[in-house]
Amino acid sequence: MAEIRLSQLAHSYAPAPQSDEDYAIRRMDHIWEQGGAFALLGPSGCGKSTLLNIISGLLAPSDGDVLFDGKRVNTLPPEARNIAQVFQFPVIYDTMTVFDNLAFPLRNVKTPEHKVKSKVHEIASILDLTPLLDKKAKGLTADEKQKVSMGRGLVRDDVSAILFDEPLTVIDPHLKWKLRRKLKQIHEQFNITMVYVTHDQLEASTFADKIAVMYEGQIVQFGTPRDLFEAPNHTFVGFFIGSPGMNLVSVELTEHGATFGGVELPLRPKLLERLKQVRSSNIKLGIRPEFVHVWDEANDEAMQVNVRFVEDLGTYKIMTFYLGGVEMKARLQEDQKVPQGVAFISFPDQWLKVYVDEFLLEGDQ
Ligand SMILES: Nc1ncnc2c1ncn2[C@@H]1O[C@H](COP(=O)(O)OP(=O)(O)OP(=O)(O)O)[C@@H](O)[C@H]1O
Repeated sequence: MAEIRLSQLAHSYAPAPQSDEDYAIRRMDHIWEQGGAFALLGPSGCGKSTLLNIISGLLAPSDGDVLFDGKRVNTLPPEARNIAQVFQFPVIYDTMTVFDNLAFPLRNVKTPEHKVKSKVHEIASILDLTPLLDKKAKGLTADEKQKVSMGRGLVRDDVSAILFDEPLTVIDPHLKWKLRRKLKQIHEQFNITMVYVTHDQLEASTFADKIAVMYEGQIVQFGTPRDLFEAPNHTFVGFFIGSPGMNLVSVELTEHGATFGGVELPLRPKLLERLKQVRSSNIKLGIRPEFVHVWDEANDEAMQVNVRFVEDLGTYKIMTFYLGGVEMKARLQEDQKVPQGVAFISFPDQWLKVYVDEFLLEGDQ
């Protein structure tokens, strides 16, 4: 078991990188604490696999260090790092039995056969593989094969961490939740550091205690699913997490607040003061559809907006409306009156977030 620390880490596949765009991993410091269940979440191409391969030793970073429990491991080959990696497609030996597949990593390090036997039985029982132990791996279903792959990562006592790279891609949707629950259970039982790579926010939040959201080679936020929802640290987190994502709009500052498309929104004086010190003109306001207040009738606080349509999603409704020419969404509760044609909305101060150069304005929590 180990704490995994990334220090000033960067990686470029280009031989002579010039700008940020040439880096698959942009310079970062990050810590995966010992024993945690983490997810690395981000869209295709953001650098997830590159980062995982650097941790496991399959790839040498162009800059910076990887430290396990404070010890630099940059020069150690994968087999010396005691890291297990589970890939999208199960890596198992088809001609071997399930037992021999599970025993393989132990026999590789010359474990006495009586220990091999007890450990394989223990792991098989956790993964519900006991009835299959004598079967050849070739005849297994995709999810059984993936469980064997996971089992191979778990049999060794000396494994520091397990890295999962989209492990449920080939699994039938109705079995996914079962395997995910199994992984969670294994994490609780073994107290082992686990990093789970996915582009699926539901998978990330059901597995992990803390999620690292990756975007363009950077970890833009590392927090609990609730942190990511309530206080997205970057506009990408706002947009990517939640369904639908955060409403975001570019604004200009005025004497008393912010303006866009002829709409003026007053801002808290302290916040406005701070914004006026900012040099960048890239300022955005963001509010999640869940936090847009929809009133039943006009009042002093509310702005009138044009309703485009309302979608009924069973237990709640999503109202799409225009404000200052910008399309936005608000979530209506099941029992809430559904506005027709026009609606009256407001943005509670607490939930209106300010982004400068795409990052949340510091202290604006
Ligand atoms: N071997 C390689 N040589 C050159 N560029 C690469 C190589 N592998 C990845 N890249 C580039 O590095 C960037 C990050 O890719 P990476 O595969 O790490 O992303 P990812 O988030 O894992 O994506 P996916 O979910 O599609 O696997 C991408 O721009 C990709 O094209």
